[in-house]
Formats: sequence, C-alpha cells, structure tokens
Amino acid sequence: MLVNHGVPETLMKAVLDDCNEFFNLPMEEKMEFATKDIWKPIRFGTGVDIKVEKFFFWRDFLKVFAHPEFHFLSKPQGFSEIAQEYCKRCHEVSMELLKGISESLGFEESYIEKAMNLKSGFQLFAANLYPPCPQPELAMGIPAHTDHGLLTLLIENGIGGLQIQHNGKWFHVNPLPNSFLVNTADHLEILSNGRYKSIMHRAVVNNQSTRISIAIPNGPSLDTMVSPAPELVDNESRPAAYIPMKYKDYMDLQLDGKPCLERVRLPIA
Ligand SMILES: O=C(O)CCC(=O)C(=O)O
Ligand SMILES: [Fe+2]
Repeated sequence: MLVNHGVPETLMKAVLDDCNEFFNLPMEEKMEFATKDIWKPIRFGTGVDIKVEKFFFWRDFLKVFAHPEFHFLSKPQGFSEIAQEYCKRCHEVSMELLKGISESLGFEESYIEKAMNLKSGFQLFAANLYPPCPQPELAMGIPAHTDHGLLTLLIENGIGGLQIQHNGKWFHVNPLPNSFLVNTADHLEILSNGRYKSIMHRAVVNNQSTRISIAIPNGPSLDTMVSPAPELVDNESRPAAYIPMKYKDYMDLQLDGKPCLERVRLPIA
C-alpha cells in the first residue's frame, strides 16, 4: 500500500467518477468497443451473467492503451484528459518505485528503466465495474490471476473486494483512502529471477454496492525480450528460473486463459 505518493486526491476521485459515468452509458454505446482482440487499443467487455465452470463472472471492464501512445474514448466528456493526466502520474510513480526496486536488487537506480526500455514502456488503463450481485457466494468479480508487466497501481471507490493470496490463503485488502495498492507483477518476477514474486489476487463481489477499481499495469516496451537479469543468475547456485520471452509474445499467451507465468517458469533443482 502506497501513501504520500503525490498524486492529487482530486485527480484520483475525478478518474473514478469518469469511469462510473462511462459504465453508466447505454450498453449499445459501450458495445461499440466490445472485442476479444487484446491488441485493440480500446476494449470493452462485459462478463455479468456469464457462467464459467461453477461461478458467474460479475464484472464489466474497459481497457485502453495509455503508453507509449495514449488512446482514449471521446465519451464521457473530459474523461480522456483526466485519464491521460492520471496515467502520466501513475507512470511517474511507478518509475520512482522501480528506481528503489533496482537498488534493492543491487543495481544502479536506472537499471530497470534501461533494461526494460521504460521510455516506451507499455501502460494500460484498466477500469473494472462490479455491480451488486444478488448471490455473491456464487459469483467472482475477477478470478485468481497475476498481472503481466512490472508493477500495477490499483485504486478503488472505497468499496472493498480485492483479495490477495499469501501462503495458500486468501486475505481481504482494505486500502487506506487515497492510497495506491501496488502489485508486483510477472515481469518483475522474471527480471529479478524470482526475488520479487508476482502477487496472486482476485476480486470478490457483494450484494450491496457497486464497486469500481482502476488498475494501471506498467510494463516493459512490447518488443523487450524479458529474461532474468544476467547479474542475478549464477549457473551453479542460482540458475535462471524463467525462459526469455518478448513482452508482446507473453501477452499473446494470455489468450488461452491459462496462467502465463507457469509457461515460462523452469523447474529448477
Ligand atoms: O478490482 C480489483 O481489485 C482487481 C482488478 C485486477 O486485478 C485487474 O484488473 O487486473
Ligand atoms: Fe489484476
């Protein structure tokens, strides 16, 4: 949980309000952006009422590519400007955190920025809507997963629902007002050769209030080949635990819905 991050409270509130307005648009207007193609820069999806195995998935989402090129929608009015400013501030916060993380791994502060080509890093604006669900015990907002990228900055509208897994158990996360929840993600685990772990998380739903969350994953540039940092690999004592893969190709792995990290993790002795 990150506080004192310098991103104005008014901006965080404005971007959540605009997401609420977007989700309140008539379904036909949102369905213009409905696609299963993950490479479309603006993508809307609705999962409410879709049953997968024994659960309903109770979530609508909007995903927009925000960096290196900023795409956005023209509705609701003013959303694009607010979201652009918000994404820029999140990019700055994640760059700062990654400087500290570089140092914690024994590198100079710009190591991750350079190695992952963050000047043209891929950033996504991902808003989630979880309407009240009449039978929350039969539904899941978003199933257990880890995020791609390096760091995800998450905020919500004061209604809880996020859970993270620790030692095989699920824990509710109750963020402080105006804080960011920062999740370490798959490519930080790969780059650090497992020193940082990608956080397994999910979102549950409730039968009272509508929850909105905004996740901003910040990743390498799409054509960066990501592998464990050579300085953190020692063939005798600490062999590379992940196979190298371009970030873009890793994103394509998501298409079949299986956990991607398992596909690049090597069984090490
Ligand atoms: O809504 C949440 O708290 C989690 C959202 C999430 O994990 C995601 O969008 O990747
Ligand atoms: Fe996530």
